Amino acid sequence: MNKIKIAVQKSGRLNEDSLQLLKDCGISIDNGKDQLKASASNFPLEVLYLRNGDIPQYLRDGVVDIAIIGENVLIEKGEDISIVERLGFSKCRVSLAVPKEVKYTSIKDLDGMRIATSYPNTVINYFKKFNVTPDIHLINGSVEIAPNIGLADAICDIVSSGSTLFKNNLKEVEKMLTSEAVLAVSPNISSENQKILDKLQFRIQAVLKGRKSKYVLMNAPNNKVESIIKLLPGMRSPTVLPLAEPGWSSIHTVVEKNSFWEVIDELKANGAEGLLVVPIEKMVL
Ligand SMILES: Nc1ncnc2c1ncn2[C@@H]1O[C@H](COP(=O)(O)OP(=O)(O)OP(=O)(O)O)[C@@H](O)[C@H]1O
Ligand SMILES: O=P(O)(O)OC[C@H]1O[C@H](OP(=O)(O)OP(=O)(O)O)[C@H](O)[C@@H]1O
Ligand SMILES: [Mg+2]
Repeated sequence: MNKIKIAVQKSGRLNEDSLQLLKDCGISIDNGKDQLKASASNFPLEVLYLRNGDIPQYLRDGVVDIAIIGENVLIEKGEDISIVERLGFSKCRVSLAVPKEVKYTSIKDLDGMRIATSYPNTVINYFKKFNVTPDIHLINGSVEIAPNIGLADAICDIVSSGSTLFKNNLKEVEKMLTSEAVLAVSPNISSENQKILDKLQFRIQAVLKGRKSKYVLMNAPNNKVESIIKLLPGMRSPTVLPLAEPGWSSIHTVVEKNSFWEVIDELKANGAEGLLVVPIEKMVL
């Protein structure tokens, strides 16, 4: 049977969440440790474990049909490859940083300066917009150490919490781009595999929507139900069921994860009690 080939990062920041996403889509992968290739037992899919940085080329060559990859890597070396889904994890930014003690006023300060980075194209393209020319020093890892050992005047690297910059006595001076894990597709995908991709995307969307929402249940006296319903942002209309105790109802609805906290005080003030917030596994609208 024909199978779609998906590239997943072999090890690193994307690996675990990528495999969890496939699992949440109901896809079981036999995961022998140190295997470079694995097949799903209940979906026409084959996983290839690859380096994140190598994936754009594999997509271009059609070695894989789709991939879960850091968006920043596509910006660096895969501008020709399309993104079909934003996956909401491995969120970070790519930034410029200089030693804390350096007085930084604008990007012009970096004209001709040595910039250590693993993302040369990103730096060059960003600097071009300001007519500034950097002196790029390509480094593959531990970029943040470069200024401290006299290898560079500034760095461009991934920042998330900022703790690596802090530990290395650096300060972030320009946020160049933001990134998250994305589902990317090969320009050469066959129509057969495109059909499998459509099925996979349908599942992914259901999982991602579920992750963004919560199922909320609460009890309230019947005469308060109307005012409570007005407060609830629901999918269509909340469900109202009678409780065994006369004069009381149970109200059920789906709300966006964060919006729940915005209305909880008002719900309580309007007589809601026994509130339960339950995760949603999948959601199809
Ligand atoms: N600290 C971080 N917080 C959130 N996301 C991050 C962080 N560091 C990296 N990422 C994201 O995860 C991706 C993979 O990062 P990771 O450091 O695991 O591998 P890599 O060195 O880029 O790739 P390779 O697999 O080629 O070794 C990055 O491209 C970026 O999108
Ligand atoms: O702002 P922070 O939360 O400190 O995260 C940023 C750091 O995370 C990444 O490195 P990673 O830990 O993936 O190590 P690596 O150099 O082995 O890729 C990135 O290259 C930064 O160094
Ligand atoms: Mg890294």
